[in-house]
This record gives sequence, C-alpha cells and structure tokens, in this order.
Amino acid sequence: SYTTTKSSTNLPPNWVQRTSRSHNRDYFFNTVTRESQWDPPTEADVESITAHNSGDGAPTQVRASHLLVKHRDSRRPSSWKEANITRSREEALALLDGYRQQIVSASGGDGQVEQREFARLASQHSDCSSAKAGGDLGLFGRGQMQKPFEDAAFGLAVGRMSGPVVTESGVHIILRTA
Ligand SMILES: O=C(O)CN(Cc1ccccc1)C(=O)c1nc(-c2ccccc2)[nH]c1C(=O)O
Repeated sequence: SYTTTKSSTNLPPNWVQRTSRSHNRDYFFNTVTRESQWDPPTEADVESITAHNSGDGAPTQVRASHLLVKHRDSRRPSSWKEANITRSREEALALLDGYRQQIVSASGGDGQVEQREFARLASQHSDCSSAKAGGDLGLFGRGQMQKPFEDAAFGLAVGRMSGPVVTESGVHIILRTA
C-alpha cells in the first residue's frame, strides 16, 4: 500500500512520488502508464517519449507490443488459447505480474526492456490475436485503441514497459517499441 506524498523534485507529467509501506521507502509511479520505479524519472526518460513527435512534444503515432490476459469479465472472454475464459480479474493480474517479472529480470538494469523475452511470452500467453506476432500491434495513432491503452502507450518512453493496464478486453502490459 502507499500514501501519495508531495515531493520537492519537480517530476515529469503523470509521475508522482509514493511511499511503499512494504519496503518503507519512496518510489515513483506514473499514474497513466502504471510504471513504478525506485529512481526518479530522468529527463532522458521524458525526452524519448517525445521521439517521433510532431514538434510539439506529442508523438502522432507510436508502435507497441502488448500481452493481454483476459478474464471472465472481459468483454469477449474467449481467445485463440481458450474458448471459454473463466479466471477472475485478480487471477489475470497475478499472471500478468508474473510475466512482467520474467521480462524485467531478462532485461538489463537500465530500464530498457528485453524485447525478445516480451515477444516470447506474448506469443505463448497473450489472449490477443496479436500473440501470433509476438504481441506487435504495429504503428497506431490516437483514437484507434481503447483510451486507457492509448494513454499508456503514448505515455511510455520508447523501450519502456507499462504496469498492468485495464481495458474492457482484459488486463495488459504494453511495451512501446517505436
Ligand atoms: O473486446 C472485445 O469485444 C473483443 N476484443 C476486441 C478486439 C478483437 C479482435 C481484435 C482487436 C480487438 C478483444 O477481446 C480484444 N481486444 C484486443 C486488444 C485490446 C487493446 C489493444 C489491442 C488489442 N485484442 C482482442 C482479441 O480478442 O484479440
């Protein structure tokens, strides 16, 4: 659990500083991408969010891969993997956290995510038809995906992975690749 604390460091948009009760130390959390990290986000992190931008700092299109875990309350609780998905949302979140941990431990400590491991896990475990492409969704602009998904993908720096993002399709982790 956490409590949001005011922080003296001026943080980039959507970032807040929180205290982790379990570790009894502060961490940084992005309320849009659901990223959490011990170190404050650097300007470099923010800069690469605006890569491919149209000059005003907002990218017009991003490329991303995702791993979707559906659950019984998903709008369509069925996938190439399972005709009738009955797991709960909590079970889906726990599964997704396990995949996320595997990807983080396969990546170096520099925050750049190991894309091969992401694609390997997405191709095995994602309930989205994009599993066949290692989770790759290609380039997309705003207005094409469900809003929470879009906001997270556009809020990620290139090479960074979201925390669990909830949409009507289920729960996702998203890796921005371009
Ligand atoms: O929500 C529904 O009623 C059914 N959908 C929507 C859908 C189905 C096929 C392709 C794209 C979107 C999904 O459940 C779904 N959403 C996604 C999705 C969601 C966010 C970003 C990218 C894909 N994939 C799937 C899928 O089965 O393969």
